[in-house]
Amino acid sequence: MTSDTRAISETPEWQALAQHHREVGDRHLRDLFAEDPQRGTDLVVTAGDLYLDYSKNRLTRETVRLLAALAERAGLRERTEAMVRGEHVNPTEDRAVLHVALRDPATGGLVVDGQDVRADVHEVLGRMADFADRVRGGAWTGHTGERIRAVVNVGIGGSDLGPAMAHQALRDSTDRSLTFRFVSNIDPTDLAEATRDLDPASTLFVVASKTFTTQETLTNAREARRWLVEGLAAQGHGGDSEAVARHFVAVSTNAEKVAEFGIDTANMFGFWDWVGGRYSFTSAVGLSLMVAIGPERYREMLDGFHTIDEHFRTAPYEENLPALLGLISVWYVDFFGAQSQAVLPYSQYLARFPAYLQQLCMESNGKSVRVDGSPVDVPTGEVVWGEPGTNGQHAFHQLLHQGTVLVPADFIGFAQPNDLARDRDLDGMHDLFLANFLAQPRALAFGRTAEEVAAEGTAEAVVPHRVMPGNRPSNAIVAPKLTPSVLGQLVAAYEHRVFTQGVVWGINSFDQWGVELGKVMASQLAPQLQSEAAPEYDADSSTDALVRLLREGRGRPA
Ligand SMILES: O=P(O)(O)OC[C@H]1O[C@](O)(CO)[C@@H](O)[C@@H]1O
Repeated sequence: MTSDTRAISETPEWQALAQHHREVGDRHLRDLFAEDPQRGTDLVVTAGDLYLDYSKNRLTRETVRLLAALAERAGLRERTEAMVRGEHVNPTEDRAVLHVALRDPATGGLVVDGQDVRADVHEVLGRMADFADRVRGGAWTGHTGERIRAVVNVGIGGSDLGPAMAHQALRDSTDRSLTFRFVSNIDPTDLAEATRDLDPASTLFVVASKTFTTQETLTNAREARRWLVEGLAAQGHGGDSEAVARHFVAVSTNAEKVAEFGIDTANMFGFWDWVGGRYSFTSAVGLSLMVAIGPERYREMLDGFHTIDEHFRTAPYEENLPALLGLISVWYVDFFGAQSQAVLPYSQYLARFPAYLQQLCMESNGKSVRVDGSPVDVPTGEVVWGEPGTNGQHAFHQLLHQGTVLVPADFIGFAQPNDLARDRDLDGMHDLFLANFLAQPRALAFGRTAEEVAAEGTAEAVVPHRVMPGNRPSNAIVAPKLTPSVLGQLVAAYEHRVFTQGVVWGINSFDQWGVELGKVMASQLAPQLQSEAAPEYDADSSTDALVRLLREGRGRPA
């Protein structure tokens, strides 16, 4: 709970920021840099291997002081401690929120609701490591005795995005003799494409679902089971349940539903209701990733998370990397009216990182009521989007540079290239890549004036088109290399960024009631499309017309 139950906009700290915004909000980054030669080296924080340069933001040292005071007023410190102690900081679901315990190296001593959660975490991690070693080493074989060559993770949302993003991010560490696929969409092509070139005899499915009731995942898992059993039968190997036991494992909190589906609960890796779906990447949901990179690299990733967890808990907010990311975003969303946040990793391996962050940020903070149910008094969660550089430069950066909307951007870059580039002696390319990583924030911040454009001999009529207004804010996050530890640090930094925003806005970042209505409606509409003689279901004139159109398109009577 916040230490002050007043709406945040009524606090003196908020009002001080509003006044301060009137004073500095229009200042240009060109002037801020000209006045303060140390700015580029002082407005910097480090945490673990991460270096955050936030100097190209439309703020001053005073802004940072005021934002840190706002965090204190909002009770960020108390709320963080309440979270890590295991209090039920998710009141609408009456749950603790303990994803930080998933990467805590301590193996015991945190009892929550009568259970030692650290001991539970390490027990499951041990079983995961044993399983991962057996699959990687060939000791875990399929129904016909063949070793596993392909692992297909079936899950959606938090049960897909983390391992899928990280599998790509950590290609340097993945076992390339194994194939990994991630199936999430209920669009039947997703599973069909993922399995079309696989041999059932050497394929293992990891069905990941916290609830084990999610329509997409269970439908895909059922189809996957059919594909497996039929595929093995076609090869002359029958045996439904024994085959399923060798080719299906589950990751879930719901043993009953796992057993009902037909997966032996001995092959289930559990987690707990205190792990939110979008915060579950470091729970057993990471199983397929652990198989890909091995338990040792996986532990390094967890340690990376833990480094930032500890930094976030202990560093003063003016030097607290995740808290600053969150507070700077509050500054833009609430005082400049920014509605989106671009995340631009300069790493092809981080191609899925923006998608991962979309769930983390938007499912957490896309809320309109405060924890007590009253309407929020200030704008909340921003639209998060992005693509890896340099691809985005040739697509949407035009709008970032010269459009009329303010889009704060996080640029993420790595000093060293990934192994494949290094081994093939492609270092020159990595330097070109980094030159772009440096150039974009610089062009956004400082732009180019009409005088500068004219001085280059530009025709007068074209000058306004070539003016770059600048004053477009960005963060630069730099790490030495994209390793498992660094990935863990990055994800943890964004998790705590989200938490910081949520505490300031006074919202519950850990529920997601907004996704429920669509699920209910989909299950009401499904019979209309699935059956020849579906009972009448009166939706609304638009949906009813679309149902008729789709039925006709499938050769069914409207
Ligand atoms: O892991 P589950 O229970 O299948 O849920 C998948 C996803 O569905 C949601 O509950 C809602 O979309 C997410 O929060 C979650 O990550």
